[in-house]
Amino acid sequence: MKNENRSKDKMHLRHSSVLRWSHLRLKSTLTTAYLPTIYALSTPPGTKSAIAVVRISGAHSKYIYHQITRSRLDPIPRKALLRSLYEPGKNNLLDKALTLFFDSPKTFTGEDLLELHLHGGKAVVNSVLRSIGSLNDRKRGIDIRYALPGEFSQRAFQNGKFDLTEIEGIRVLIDAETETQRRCALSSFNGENKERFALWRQQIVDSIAQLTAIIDFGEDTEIDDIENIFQGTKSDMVQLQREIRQFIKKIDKSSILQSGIRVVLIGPPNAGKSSLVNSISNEDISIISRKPGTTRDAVEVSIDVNGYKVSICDTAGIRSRSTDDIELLGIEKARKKSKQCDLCLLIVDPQNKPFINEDLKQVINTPEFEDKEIVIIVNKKDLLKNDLELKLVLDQVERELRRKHPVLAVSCLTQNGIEELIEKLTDIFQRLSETTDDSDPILVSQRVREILHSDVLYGIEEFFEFAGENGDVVMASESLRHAAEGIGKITGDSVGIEEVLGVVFANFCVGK
Ligand SMILES: Nc1nc2c(ncn2[C@@H]2O[C@H](COP(=O)(O)OP(=O)(O)OP(=O)(O)O)[C@@H](O)[C@H]2O)c(=O)[nH]1
Repeated sequence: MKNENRSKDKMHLRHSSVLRWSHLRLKSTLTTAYLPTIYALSTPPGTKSAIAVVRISGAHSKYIYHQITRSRLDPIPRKALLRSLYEPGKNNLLDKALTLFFDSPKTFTGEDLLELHLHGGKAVVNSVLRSIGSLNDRKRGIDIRYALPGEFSQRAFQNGKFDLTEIEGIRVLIDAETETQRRCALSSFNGENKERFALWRQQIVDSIAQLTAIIDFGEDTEIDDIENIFQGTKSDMVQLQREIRQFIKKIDKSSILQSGIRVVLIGPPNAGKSSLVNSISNEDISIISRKPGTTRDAVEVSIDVNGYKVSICDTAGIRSRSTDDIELLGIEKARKKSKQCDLCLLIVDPQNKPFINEDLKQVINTPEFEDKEIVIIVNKKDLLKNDLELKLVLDQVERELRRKHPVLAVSCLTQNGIEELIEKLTDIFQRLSETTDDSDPILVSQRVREILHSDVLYGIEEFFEFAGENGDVVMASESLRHAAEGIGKITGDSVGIEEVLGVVFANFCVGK
């Protein structure tokens, strides 16, 4: 009898364990069928353009189509149809537009979706938006309203079309200004991250299942077997912890692509720093003058260098002899800026010896420069008589710096060597961001990064504490549950997901 009860207890425990974990495998089953039909202008508002696209999503999309086109026939799904659009109930022609209807569920939002490709004039767009809004009639159960920022994407998420990492990827893709930022978005947008997170979660859930077996069958299990199971889960989690840490390292490296690689130009007055900023950016950003000490303050601009977002900073020429207070302040700022940069370009004037003056040597010999990328650029190559003279200058510069940094020669006047310099910079940018031709950078939101630290890694670390000698199986598996739920928060598969939706969709524009 006693045995029978124990066996029943175990059955109950096992059943409750299964229930506890089953939600980890559940996908979002939310449906948006009960929500109002939404509409919005999906192309930029307030500007004149050839085409403007109004997007409509929800159960009343077809109704809107009928009312606004006066057509009794249903739209043919996925077929572009040219239709006249009228103000509902009036004879007022608004526009002739291309209409595209997608029927649920194979649409971006999962709902019926209608697109109106209008002529992109403000008055046309406003009249069509007003007409759609006028069809709202709650008393008759026709609930239509203008969409909130990111609401189309939110519906897509709620209907299981995308997970949160993919949705965040879409936002980054829209915001991408440079080629590498576009590549960054792909890891999330094309579902690579989603697969990675799903795999991690499965590994954790498998380990929890193993530990649950110990809890459920503990008394019937040999001590050796328990030890083996514990060891197995521990080594799986060691491996996973390593993988997650590497992933975080990579996203930290990739984040430089979003914020911009900080490049600072330093050098003696008149060496050609401002000229080089203009040559690299191909724009007239900095003032160039024969007069030494022209640049007195640090001038910082954001530019695109070969697909990389770069924040380039021109600084005051570094010399200690100046008596000008403003120039001295500028020199101090140049020193500070150079300490904060990712890459320092030291510009040398071949007409002035020593090429690297003591003030500059002092700057680059500070501890902050120890691991910094530094490139020495000998400018005004055009003033050197021949290759031999150039070689002598390059050798001398290398000697002065004890061959510690790469040296390149350019001429901002003739643009000779600028292309090679940009190639060299691109190599360094690749290294700094760990981007290569076969390895795309990874971008995840700050939200994801924080959850990886505070929930996933934290849960795994806590697991190791409880799984130590005389391990506490219940607490160890509880810690892993915390880690698995963290991944659920990242992808949106978790219970209590409402709290994160606001964070994810808040930065979207209307119409997305
Ligand atoms: N011959 C030649 N002259 C150059 C070259 N690059 C710049 N210069 C000239 O050098 C002078 C100084 O150039 P800037 O770009 O203002 O130099 P800078 O280092 O920013 O000067 P400061 O603001 O005084 O620190 C100007 O007269 C430029 O036209 C070059 O490659 N060849």
